[in-house]
Amino acid sequence: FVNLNEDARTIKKIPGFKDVFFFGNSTAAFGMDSVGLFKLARDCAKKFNGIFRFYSLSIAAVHVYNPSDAEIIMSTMKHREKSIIYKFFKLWLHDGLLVSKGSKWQERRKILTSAFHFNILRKYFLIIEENSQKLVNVMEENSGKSINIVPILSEYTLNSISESAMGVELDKDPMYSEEVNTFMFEGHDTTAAGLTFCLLTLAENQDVQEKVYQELQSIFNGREDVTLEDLTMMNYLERCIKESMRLYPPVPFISRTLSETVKLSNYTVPVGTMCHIQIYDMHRQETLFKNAEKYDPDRFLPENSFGRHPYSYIPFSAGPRNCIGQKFAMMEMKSAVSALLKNYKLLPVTTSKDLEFIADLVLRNSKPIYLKFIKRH
Ligand code: HEM
Repeated sequence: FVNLNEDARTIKKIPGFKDVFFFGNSTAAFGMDSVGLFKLARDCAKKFNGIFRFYSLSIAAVHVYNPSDAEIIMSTMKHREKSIIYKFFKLWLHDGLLVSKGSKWQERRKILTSAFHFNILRKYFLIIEENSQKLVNVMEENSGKSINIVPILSEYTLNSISESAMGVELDKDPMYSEEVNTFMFEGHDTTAAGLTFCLLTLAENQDVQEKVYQELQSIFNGREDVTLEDLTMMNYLERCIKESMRLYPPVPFISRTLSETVKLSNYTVPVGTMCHIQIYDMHRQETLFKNAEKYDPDRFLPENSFGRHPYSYIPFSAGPRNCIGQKFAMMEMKSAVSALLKNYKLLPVTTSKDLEFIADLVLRNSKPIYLKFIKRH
């Protein structure tokens, strides 16, 4: 029990709220809805310094949001086991790559990695481009109106992923039909969230949006067809996508169970402890990103990224269990945003100040997100 055993006493040495007998720290969260829980985690991150513990009755979690601790946990094969947080998802994802472990994970990861090779991405690219054109048509029907972009982008990413790799090849083999659910889960909501916040930030920063438009003009110069090579030339757009995923990481945290006792920020954290890596808070640390709350795509210029700790920016996680679909996701986001921006000027309706997130595995706003798409001539 968290108040009585030695591991609990070790965990209690890590900074955290004052505990209340029997309830631990859970009184701090009493009566909160999921918006309140998201805010509570952010408040804790501000109050403490890169690490804090939170325990409720007999369950303790250590939260870390500094790159050195993240590296200790994520860079080795040792702590690759996901925490009980994902157990709930296991009901649906069974032993898919996201939640599987040991030799099963290793074997599947090797096979599935080849499904994302650049040459294979070429096949998916055509499907994605077709869906991006459909997306442009959907916006045409709504041009000039305030529209909730969340369900539209969600449908776009769901269609793209189900018609690509998953629909084409993997589901022919029953061995991989779990994997298909995993890919749909990891690849659809996450990419939709990435797109949502990329469009919101571009609508809000007209000067940046104009620079993306100019980049597209210089690549296409009136040409209609799009190739995979065109996407690789969209360097400024890529920086915009990276910057929106810094401020709004689609996966705000990941969780592991420690497979051996480690030292994190000079505190001992015992084997078996659940450890949350708070990507959202890490990306907003002033010590890692100057004027961290400010949207500035040029942070990702090579000269401005030089010397940055490799674990300070981890929207796709890092180490051996990083995101297997990250190239696919980048391709999809570039394809959709470039198709939209070539045809429309985006205007803000919902702004970053209106955002109010809920506690979830994927970053979600509690309310719809509205933007306006004005047809360009
Ligand atoms: C912007 C879009 C995406 C983001 C931000 C993202 C982020 C992540 C993160 C943070 C993880 C680590 C999760 C953890 O350790 O608990 C992960 C794992 C994973 N992602 Fe993605 N992802 C995206 C898109 C995709 C896509 C498009 C696919 C598939 C087509 C995909 C498939 C996976 C799989 C299978 C894993 C588990 C890998 C393993 O455990 O070995 N993701 N992703």
